Amino acid sequence: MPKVLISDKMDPKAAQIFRERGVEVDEITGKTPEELIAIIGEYDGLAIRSSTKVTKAILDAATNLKVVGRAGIGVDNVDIPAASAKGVVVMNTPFGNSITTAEHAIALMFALARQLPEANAQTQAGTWPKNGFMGVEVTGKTLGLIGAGNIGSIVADRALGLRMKVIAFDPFLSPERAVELGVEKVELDQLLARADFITLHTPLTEQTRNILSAENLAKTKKGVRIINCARGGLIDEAALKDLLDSGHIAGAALDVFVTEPAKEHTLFGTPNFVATPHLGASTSEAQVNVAIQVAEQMADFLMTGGVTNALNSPSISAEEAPRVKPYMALAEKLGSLVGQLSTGAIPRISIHSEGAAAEVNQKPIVSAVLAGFLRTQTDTVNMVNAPFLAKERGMEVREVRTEREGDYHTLLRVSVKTDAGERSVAGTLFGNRAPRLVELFGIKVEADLAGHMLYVVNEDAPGFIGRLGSLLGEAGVNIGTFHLGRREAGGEAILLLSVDEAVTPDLLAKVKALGGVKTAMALSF
Ligand SMILES: NC(=O)c1ccc[n+]([C@@H]2O[C@H](COP(=O)([O-])OP(=O)(O)OC[C@H]3O[C@@H](n4cnc5c(N)ncnc54)[C@H](O)[C@@H]3O)[C@@H](O)[C@H]2O)c1
Ligand SMILES: O=C(O)[C@H](O)COP(=O)(O)O
Repeated sequence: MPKVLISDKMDPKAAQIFRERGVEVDEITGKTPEELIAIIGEYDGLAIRSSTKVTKAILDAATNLKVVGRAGIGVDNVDIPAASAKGVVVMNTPFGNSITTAEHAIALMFALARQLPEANAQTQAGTWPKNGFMGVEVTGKTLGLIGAGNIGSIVADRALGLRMKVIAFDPFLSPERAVELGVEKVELDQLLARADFITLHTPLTEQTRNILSAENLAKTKKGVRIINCARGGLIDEAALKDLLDSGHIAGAALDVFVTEPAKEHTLFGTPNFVATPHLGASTSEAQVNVAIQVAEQMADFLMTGGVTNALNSPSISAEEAPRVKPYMALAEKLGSLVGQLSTGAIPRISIHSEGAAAEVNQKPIVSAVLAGFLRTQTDTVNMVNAPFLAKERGMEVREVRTEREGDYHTLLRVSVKTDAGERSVAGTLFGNRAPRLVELFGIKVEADLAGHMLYVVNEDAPGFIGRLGSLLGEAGVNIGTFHLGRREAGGEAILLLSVDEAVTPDLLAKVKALGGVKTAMALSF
């Protein structure tokens, strides 16, 4: 009988469903990482919320683990590349807590508009501060949404009901979808200049990290009020404190922090600052929804092999699996590569199968490319919803098959249309099994796309590789593999390095500062 550990506080419905479905279950919450490492080897499944950090160390100790189920949306507490490398499926429940979280954002907006927490504290302290709390109406004010996905669009709907004007910055929001939502799609600078309230609803990615940086916060309208119910790390917390102190920002409400649990913080005690302890998803309705959903999905997977809402594994029939699965792994890596290397809206993505690749079922291949691509923008994509999400983002998806072989016996090429023109990457399967990148933006390379990687475009000149190697060595970053490609001697060169640890933002800045570097990016697969 498979055995599951529930390691974060979860509605009792989850345990009940596991038992009803023939899965043994233990509920042990509040364990330290070391304690979890000591017991995780016994379990086939791990059901979590945001408190348990599923690190590589835990996955390495999880010798029987087959599935991690996140009762909620954000999976930034799970090392997905490490889980994928170990063949552990990671699932989430993309919609179960969206309404609840949107309502929390609206609640915090009112808390700021009317200074409810402080007014409550002073009233109950016996001061009857009737003249101390002049609020503002939200009616007629402009709400700036950063991120208009599931939660952002529910917030927009509620705000429109409150007679607010809603503007949204989301590079992946199609004009049609913006009209459907009743919001005005704007650039970030416009949003910063115009919004009376700003609310964040994006995942934490390399593009969104620090999106409200000191520089961007300084561009906001004087008197703005800011709400973050998405992820810590989207706002520069120190700059927020300075601008609250100076009075430029009239109020800020955070449900999420860079470091959680946030038991001490420079923002605590700042006037017009409201904090909640990551309560966005904490209603009985949402917790019942996500508990039922995660337990059903995990039990399905453990008992029948059915895969739903998997972030790193496709749905596929048992007969075609052996032939198609290696192509799906290649497709997902190529999609993820172009996604990580692209910025802005992508109106078209083309998937070209050549040689043996043209003979297998294209549907899972196309879905895998789209899932890999979109995962760089949203946590909620999976093999099932990737084509739908691509359509919603206004992306045209083209499929081309050429049964004739080219240079390779089998080849997949993924091309995207960008402002700078068509850009493409291509890969093959070595031994019909092992995914390998063979071309990147017109330059021949040969690389595994796995784990943490560093991508550098530089001017091909003597001594560069040595300088880069020394810089990584001084930072204690070990290079696993090293791949080099160039158009011509002395021209533009591409370096792809696999490294044992993630490249930190500090180290990346140092790489970018090396002479001759045109672009440097940290990638992960
Ligand atoms: N506080 C909580 O308890 C709580 C609860 C649920 C979800 N969340 C978090 O809220 C976030 C949003 O959840 P969701 O379900 O709406 O996700 P979603 O994937 O449906 O929407 C995210 C949106 O962000 C947009 N986006 C991506 N990159 C962007 C960028 N650079 N600039 C602007 N927009 C960008 C995407 O296009 C997408 O529309 C997630 O991080 C999730 O983990 C927090
Ligand atoms: O991403 C989510 O679903 C939320 O952050 C909720 O987190 P929680 O399950 O820990 O409340």
